[in-house]
Amino acid sequence: MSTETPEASSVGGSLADRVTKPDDTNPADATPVNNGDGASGPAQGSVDLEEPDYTVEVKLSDLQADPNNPLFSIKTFEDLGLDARILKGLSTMNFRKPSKVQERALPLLMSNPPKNLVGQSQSGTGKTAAFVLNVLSRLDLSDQMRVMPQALILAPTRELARQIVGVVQIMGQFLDGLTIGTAVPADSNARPSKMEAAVVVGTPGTVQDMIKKRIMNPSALKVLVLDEADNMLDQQGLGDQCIRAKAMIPRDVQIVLFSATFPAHVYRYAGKFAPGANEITLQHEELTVEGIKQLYMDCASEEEKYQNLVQLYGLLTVGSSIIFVRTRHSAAEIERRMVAEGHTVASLTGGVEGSQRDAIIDSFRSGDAKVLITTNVLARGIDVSTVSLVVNYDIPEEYSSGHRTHTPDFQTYLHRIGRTGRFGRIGVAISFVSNRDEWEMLRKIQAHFNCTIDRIDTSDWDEVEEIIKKTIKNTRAQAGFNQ
Ligand SMILES: Nc1ncnc2c1ncn2[C@@H]1O[C@H](COP(=O)(O)OP(=O)(O)OP(=O)(O)O)[C@@H](O)[C@H]1O
Repeated sequence: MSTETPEASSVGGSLADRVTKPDDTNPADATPVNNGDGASGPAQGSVDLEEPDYTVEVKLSDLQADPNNPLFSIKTFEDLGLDARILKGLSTMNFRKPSKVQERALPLLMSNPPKNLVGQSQSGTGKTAAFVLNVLSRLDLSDQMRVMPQALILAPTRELARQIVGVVQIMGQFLDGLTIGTAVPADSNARPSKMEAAVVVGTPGTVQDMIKKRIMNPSALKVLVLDEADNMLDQQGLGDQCIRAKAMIPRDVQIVLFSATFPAHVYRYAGKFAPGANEITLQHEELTVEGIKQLYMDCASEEEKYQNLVQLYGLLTVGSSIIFVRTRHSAAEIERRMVAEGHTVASLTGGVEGSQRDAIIDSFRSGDAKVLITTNVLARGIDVSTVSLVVNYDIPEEYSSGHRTHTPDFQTYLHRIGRTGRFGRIGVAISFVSNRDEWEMLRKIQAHFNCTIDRIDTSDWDEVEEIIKKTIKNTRAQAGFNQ
């Protein structure tokens, strides 16, 4: 799949002139090898975009009219049989037409008797709306029932759970009596004594604990959704918690699993977790998103990675950016050094607790913090439309018994770069390559997704800056504004 986008071409095509293709046959030539070796503020569709400052050729409506685009649909939300109050919610979010996964999943999800679903589609193509619309359509909001949990949505992180709460709130804003509960680890004793909400969104450990302690009564549940399902079922700890949570709820709930990625071994298991499920799946070659321009940068050493990041700072703040690193320690260290040099950056890792984490992600969402350094904790699901640049400071890799394997973590790569280029927007993802192992991992990632990751030449930073800026700025000239 080509990563050259219509939008990138529309700003003059100069990025293609500037980048050079990696030479797969001789990595040592292409890379100077060093042998030493994130508010529950709702996702707003596209309404917050500013006026672009130059001509834009691609509109969301064009993308949604292209049968090869994951945002394509022939139907309207009205055609999908949604309640008028829910349609009103969608309209305030500026959702005009469904995406492909929404159009395909909704009839399968909403049919009766309910059937399970395993659903896959590219990052940023609207899976959240697909499962939230089904959840909202199935609620009984009569006086006795509105305080009974009827839908349980599980997500791997508190940030994602809070984000989903925001989507349920805004999409369901015209449903009288809709109550939503958030079940994430609480600071000290801030946990409610009773979970009286029709929709509960949370992380598996906290939900399981709430059911065990009878804070949450699962007896009226009708729908169980696992967002980022492959991660939820496969990640150590989370998988067990999901199985235990499932064992505590009624057997006849509708089970809905969604993710952009389902590696083969998890996919087989997903079929057992959601028996007899309808399936919407993709080949891994189909998973990259056209609007994300994938690039890499040679770095002679670890230190040069840092220097390149600092050089990029001006670009990082054109929109918002996420820098992914391997460990909490390096996140903290990069933050410390950049702040000491006078740059404004924030970091959010698993080492930060509760409300402090909420404050950091909220300030990133609001644009107060524009550069966020993080680990894989924010690789999945986080939807901040202003993110125009993602940096893989370290290429994501698989671990075995706690040790690095120098094997790329394909799924995480895809989820990380998918924090930009959301729902038809343009974004740039830059991976830093500082040694032969990283080069090999990058090569394997290209082969796996059948995509091209172009080299960006850092010999003239002014030019690098100008070219990336043009691509990033074009992000603003995106969907929604130009429908
Ligand atoms: N039909 C639609 N019309 C306009 N915007 C939409 C539509 N559906 C979803 N969006 C917007 O697209 C963005 C991405 O949606 P969402 O977060 O659900 O993607 P996703 O498929 O779950 O991505 P990921 O795989 O990264 O979790 C959100 O900002 C959402 O508000």
